[in-house]
Amino acid sequence: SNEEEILQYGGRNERKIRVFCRIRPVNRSEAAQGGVVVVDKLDDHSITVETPRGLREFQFDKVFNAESSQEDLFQDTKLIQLVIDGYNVCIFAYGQTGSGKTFTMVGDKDQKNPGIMPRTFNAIFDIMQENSTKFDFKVSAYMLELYNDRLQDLLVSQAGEAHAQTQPSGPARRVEIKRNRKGVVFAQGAETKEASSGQELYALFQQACANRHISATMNVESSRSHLIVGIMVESKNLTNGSVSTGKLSLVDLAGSERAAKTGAKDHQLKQEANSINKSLSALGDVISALSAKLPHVPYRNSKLTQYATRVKAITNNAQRNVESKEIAQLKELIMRLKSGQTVEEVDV
Ligand SMILES: Nc1ncnc2c1ncn2[C@@H]1O[C@H](COP(=O)(O)OP(=O)(O)OP(=O)(O)O)[C@@H](O)[C@H]1O
Repeated sequence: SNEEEILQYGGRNERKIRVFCRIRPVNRSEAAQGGVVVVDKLDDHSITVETPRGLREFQFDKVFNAESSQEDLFQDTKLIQLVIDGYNVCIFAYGQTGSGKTFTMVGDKDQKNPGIMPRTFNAIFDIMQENSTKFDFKVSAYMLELYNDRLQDLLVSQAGEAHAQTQPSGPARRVEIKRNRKGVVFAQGAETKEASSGQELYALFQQACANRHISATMNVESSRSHLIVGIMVESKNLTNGSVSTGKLSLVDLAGSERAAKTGAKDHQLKQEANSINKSLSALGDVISALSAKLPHVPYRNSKLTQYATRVKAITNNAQRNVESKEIAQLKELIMRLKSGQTVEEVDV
């Protein structure tokens, strides 16, 4: 997409990549253990963090404090109109285990506080309804899990997959990340299902969640895989017949935590943690290469980065400006993770 168009979208000056910081409240067990809050919101764009090396300040496009509601967060991340207008948008949550990624992206278990994903499912159809006299819309979705560097199709149950493997028609389809001629990344071989309402999309999402890998021996709150939800919106202009397709990728990344920190001796857990850190580390390498304008960007080093080519937008950003503070911060955090610092030292 044309950068200027996005930057001036809807009469507003929007940056192509925005980094938000959400501070979560202290939970009961942290309070019971005498935990103290070390993060302080200075203003809408900056926080300070007390670290073992002193007070550090970080800047973001927007900072949400512990009292911010799911609704507040959704209002600010709302990019659905862009998708309906044919753009590709990605929203992902990054942070260490227990920092609130799933709460922010999905919500709490009983959905009393739905997160960005379920709110998005409804909002897509609300916006389409408002535009229904001018456009015909078609919505479809795929849902994937990246676990131990293997892509698993969550819209195909594991039981169904096992059954397919034994059929004479041959093994089940493999999901591969590919790029089409226009440079749009897609998941080849993934089951794509149409939905005609927010409820239908949510039902697909529930089906997908039921098919996820969660290690029974690990903290139950902790998801050990990356969750990728791709929603395609095809709009046909009823006046001139032109068709555009936008895609919204919603990603809940697995927590960044070292195997040693989990206390797990188990081979499976170590493999999971290594694979999570490997993919997050590959994401860091891609961001570094793009920011340094290196001729080779190592997208292919991990399936996560093959998927995350929206990060490419940083290239444009880096060409236009001196590297932005947020990207520098994200890079620094990832570098710290890569250099094997413990989770407690990665504060944001
Ligand atoms: N803003 C918030 N307000 C209230 N509770 C929250 C908030 N953020 C997180 N929590 C709670 O904190 C706990 C951990 O959050 P969550 O599961 O979202 O972390 P996570 O970053 O997804 O962890 P993991 O990487 O292990 O999947 C959950 O019980 C969640 O409900």
